[in-house]
Amino acid sequence: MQKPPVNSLNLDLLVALRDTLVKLEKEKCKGMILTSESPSVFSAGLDIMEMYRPDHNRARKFWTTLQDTWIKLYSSPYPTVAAINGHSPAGGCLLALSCEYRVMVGPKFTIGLNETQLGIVAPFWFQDCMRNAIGERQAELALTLGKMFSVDEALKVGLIDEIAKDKADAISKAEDFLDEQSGLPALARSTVKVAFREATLNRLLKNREADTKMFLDFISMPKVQQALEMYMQTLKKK
Ligand SMILES: CCCC/C=C\CC(=O)SCCNC(=O)CCNC(=O)[C@H](O)C(C)(C)COP(=O)(O)OP(=O)(O)OC[C@H]1O[C@@H](n2cnc3c(N)ncnc32)[C@H](O)[C@@H]1OP(=O)(O)O
Repeated sequence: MQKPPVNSLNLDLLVALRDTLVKLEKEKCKGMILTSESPSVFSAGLDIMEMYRPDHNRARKFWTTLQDTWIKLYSSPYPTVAAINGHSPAGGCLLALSCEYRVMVGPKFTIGLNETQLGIVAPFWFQDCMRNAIGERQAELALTLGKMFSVDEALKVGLIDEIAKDKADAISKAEDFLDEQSGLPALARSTVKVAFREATLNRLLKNREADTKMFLDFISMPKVQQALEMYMQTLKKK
């Protein structure tokens, strides 16, 4: 991802990500490493400006493109690794969680689903991804708190799989993971992956319209708009 300054996921970046994932699958990609050009941010999550005083049609397109992107990434037949070389809150954490393996550069960055802290709610499929990675108990604690994990904490709880000392090391560790996968029969590998991910995927596939409506209703609430405005102001002041 290379959308300065913080790879916030706006409609354009989501379209680019989704189209890339579609292309990779068509071209029978053997493996993908998702990382960031930024030296300090993997992705700042959803672009708050897409949710603040939104145009209804654009907001719908934004959300359905996010769903498409997640579905493509989460269900990709090829192996995927996130080389998390910077902070990774909210939607950034979702992207990382949707890959099969996570290597994160330590020690100073943070990762987590922090939505609660912003006065918004991580959708059920974000929650499912966290639950699948760290288990029910830890996910409930993390989601209710909107906890951002340090790299050490993330490793301890199983949110990431390895710590790297810098981006080059993260890419090298990610390549080791892909090398290990490349020796396996591809169809058997992807069938097992789909079996593990099917229930989570189907939950969104069967409820896409309801999920979209929930998002649109939620961001139409004056209280939510107020919370987003205050959060944007805090970020700008900083
Ligand atoms: C029903 C709703 C469901 C919603 C589901 C998911 C929700 C989300 O994903 S919401 C997004 C949550 N993201 C965050 O809370 C992260 C916010 N950002 C940060 O904490 C920091 O920016 C970060 C640690 C990522 C990086 O810190 P710095 O390197 O110090 O950068 P700055 O904070 O100075 O930011 C630079 C610039 O970018 C703007 N910014 C940051 N994040 C976002 C964002 N998510 N969306 C839009 N814009 C963002 C920030 O305001 C600065 O702007 P300028 O002041 O104009 O330079």
